[in-house]
Amino acid sequence: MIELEGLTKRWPGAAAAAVEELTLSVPEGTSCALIGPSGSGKTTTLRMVNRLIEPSGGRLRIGGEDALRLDPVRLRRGIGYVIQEVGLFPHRSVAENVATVPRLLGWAPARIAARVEEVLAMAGLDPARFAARRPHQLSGGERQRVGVARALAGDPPVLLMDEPFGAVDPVVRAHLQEEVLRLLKQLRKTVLIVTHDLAEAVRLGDAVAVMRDGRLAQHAPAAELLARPADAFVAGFLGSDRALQRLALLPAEGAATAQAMLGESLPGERLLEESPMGESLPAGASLRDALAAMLARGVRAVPLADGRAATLDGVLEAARRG
Ligand SMILES: Nc1ncnc2c1ncn2[C@@H]1O[C@H](COP(=O)(O)OP(=O)(O)OP(=O)(O)O)[C@@H](O)[C@H]1O
Repeated sequence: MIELEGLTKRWPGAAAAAVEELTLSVPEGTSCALIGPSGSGKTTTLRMVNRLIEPSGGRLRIGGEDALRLDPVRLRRGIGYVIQEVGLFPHRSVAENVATVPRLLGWAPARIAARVEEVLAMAGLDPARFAARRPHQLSGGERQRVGVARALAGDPPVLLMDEPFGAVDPVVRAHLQEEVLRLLKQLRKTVLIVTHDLAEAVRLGDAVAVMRDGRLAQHAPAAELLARPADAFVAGFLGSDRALQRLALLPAEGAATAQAMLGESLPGERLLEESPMGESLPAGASLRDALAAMLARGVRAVPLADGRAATLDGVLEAARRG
């Protein structure tokens, strides 16, 4: 659990506080994505949590403990930190980079070696192939994975991520997001993540906090934020993409019609084997997946895993219902 209470940062000489009286909790085992315009205080907030930036006022509790009273260096050993530039030591191997925190924690060498293998595998890197490499011998996506492995190595309950996938291309990015999300849920980490990307915030954040001028404009579960922005600022910030992002959170079954009914409602759209509708969507597909498949296939209905079919009208109707 991360609890910020009235947390404030005033830079010397600045006319306004960079972060003003911010109160925000991230419950144990959940994630919260911080979004907002450039300069709204996202990174400052994140870096106050591991005290790379010292707050000017307010309270901070991590796992129920007063984090402002702890020694900052000790505090940081218990918090994983993943940043866009990754910040790997260039002259050390992947294994040495990942071992940084366990070594600082004074673990025995055998335990460190086993942990390095374990977290590299968790992050999707085969230890036999990657452990001995140097950072410059990795792709951008692989470096990002090493960053995640390093942050997890000391098994911290809390993880801070600042644009963790900002440096990788969109395809690798989507894949990495999915994997890391699954991993963090499985490990029940408490995560605060800063991102510029609304789709990433919605995908990775159980809750999303929108910042404006150092304050919280809205803090809500992603689906609620997209359905009901608190004010014109939040609606404007979320933009016209909002409706599409929301479809990603709703199950494709919401748009389903029995395939037998399709003949009447959609003349010309035939069924499965001989049909132009193509393959069934996988179980767990969203309305957005259904819509994307319809667009890609040029059809107005796609089969679902349960034997029914999602229709274009059904998508519109489900989106209206929310
Ligand atoms: N070291 C510093 N000294 C003085 N002012 C700073 C310092 N770091 C940040 N600021 C100011 O604090 C405010 C918030 O900055 P911050 O980096 O938290 O914003 P952000 O929302 O993360 O922005 P971006 O999306 O552009 O990264 C800005 O006005 C910035 O200029």
